[in-house]
Amino acid sequence: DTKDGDFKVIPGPIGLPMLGNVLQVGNKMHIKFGEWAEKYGDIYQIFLGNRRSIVISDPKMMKEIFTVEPAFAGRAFFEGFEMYPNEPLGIVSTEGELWEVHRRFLLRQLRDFGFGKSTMEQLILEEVNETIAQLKSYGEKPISTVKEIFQVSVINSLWTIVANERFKHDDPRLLTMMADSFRMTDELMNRAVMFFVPWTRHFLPPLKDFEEVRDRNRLFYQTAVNEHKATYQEGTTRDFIDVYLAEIEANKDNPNSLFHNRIQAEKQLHAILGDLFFAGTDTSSNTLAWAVLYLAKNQNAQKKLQKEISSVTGDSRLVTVSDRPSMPYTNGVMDETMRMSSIVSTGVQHRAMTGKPFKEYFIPADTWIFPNLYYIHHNPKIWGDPANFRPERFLTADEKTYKKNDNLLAFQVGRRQCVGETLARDSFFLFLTNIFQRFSINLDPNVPEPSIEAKVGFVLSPESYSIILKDRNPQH
Ligand code: HEM
Repeated sequence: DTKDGDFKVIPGPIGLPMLGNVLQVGNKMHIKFGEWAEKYGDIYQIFLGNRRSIVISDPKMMKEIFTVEPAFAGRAFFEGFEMYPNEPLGIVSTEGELWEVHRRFLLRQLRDFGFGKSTMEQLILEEVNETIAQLKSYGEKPISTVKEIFQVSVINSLWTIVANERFKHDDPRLLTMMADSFRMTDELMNRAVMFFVPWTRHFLPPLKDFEEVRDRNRLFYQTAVNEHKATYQEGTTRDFIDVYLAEIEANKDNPNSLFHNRIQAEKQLHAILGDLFFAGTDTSSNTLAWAVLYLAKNQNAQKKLQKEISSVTGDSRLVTVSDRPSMPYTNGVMDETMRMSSIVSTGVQHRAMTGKPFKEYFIPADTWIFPNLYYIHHNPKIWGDPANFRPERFLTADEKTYKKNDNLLAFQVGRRQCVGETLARDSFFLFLTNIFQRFSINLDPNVPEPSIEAKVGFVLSPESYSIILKDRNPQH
């Protein structure tokens, strides 16, 4: 069923009728995708249910397919998972004009770096300080809730930028939201087959209170927007919600704008807030949790990181984003963490909106396109010793200069490349450096050493682990 003519057939494993290759994929998609890459090469084809999917396992080919052809920048839309039923809104799962306009708008806001009086960096640093104070409160007792602590920190630093509000660690709205999202992730992952083979949902046990959770979630965003409307003052923008409301105001006489119809525009805003939460929190908090685990296991790397932090700041002030260019080793630690963990392990798939040729192949309309990120980041032909945590691989031989490696593609690349990349990197940098400036981190010697084997969810996360902190700067 490949298009006739001069095009080559894309190789791939044979699947079953109706189910395609879904059962072969199993529950470690990133591992199976790697095994198939070894067998079928840099581009291969599988069927997830009856959905034709191609998997790209070469970094250059990946860059090409996601950059050159606009038709390959579509997105799979999962019916039943949208904030407003049957309406694709927001950025992550939209296509066409709605997607383009909002993507551009969000990018511009994030690039301008800051609303109103305080810059994003100051807002993130406030949260960094809160996190340090919280970690400090444990003294030298073991901490086994590292992931949960980072989760709240990251939610807060994002939510301050978006809604000018931070949550207390025991705020019931926050706890409900986190519990909802953990439970839904687990429930959905146990039914992953449902994403690919929609009819199987009729045979699986129903998702418990799925709709209730979705409504509660939507209400959370609606409430935030309504509170902003009630206190909105023209000319002052406190946060992202205000900036968006100002854009609605500015377009009230412009019927051609997507911001013109207030009711519709507010729904778009709710969906974008949901996207930012969904795309920005689990990713960032797990990246930080992986970094702490890797550095607790690799004391030598931790010492080198601390030495660099001390030499740049004298340990007498916080690390700020402007220090980053003079911290090559730290940049290496960040990249090495993202390479090894590869949390978005098989990327976020694109959809071919129309059928188009690609190299010597033809990609039919509605094909899903997956980047084989975990495989690329662990390919020994690219990295030599991928199983070792070695930040030096991102430095020049004299270890004095950071050297970007084009094979590290954690944020994907091209037309839909992560819009939060700069924010994610800056906030990762600020949390990582300031935590390790303050503390030395060791694994809890009284429990078995944690493995670096990932737990599979929407992202790859570390299994829970337990650490002990030592304050490096107790007089503060
Ligand atoms: C370490 C942290 C993060 C990682 C590894 C990550 C990774 C990714 C990846 C792989 C994609 C898919 C790109 C594509 O489809 O081509 C993506 C998309 C996206 N990310 Fe991130 N991300 C991170 C943090 C964030 C943050 C902090 C935000 C928000 C502030 C964010 C917002 C988004 C959005 C809105 C999209 C959808 C872009 C689109 O469809 O046009 N991400 N991210």
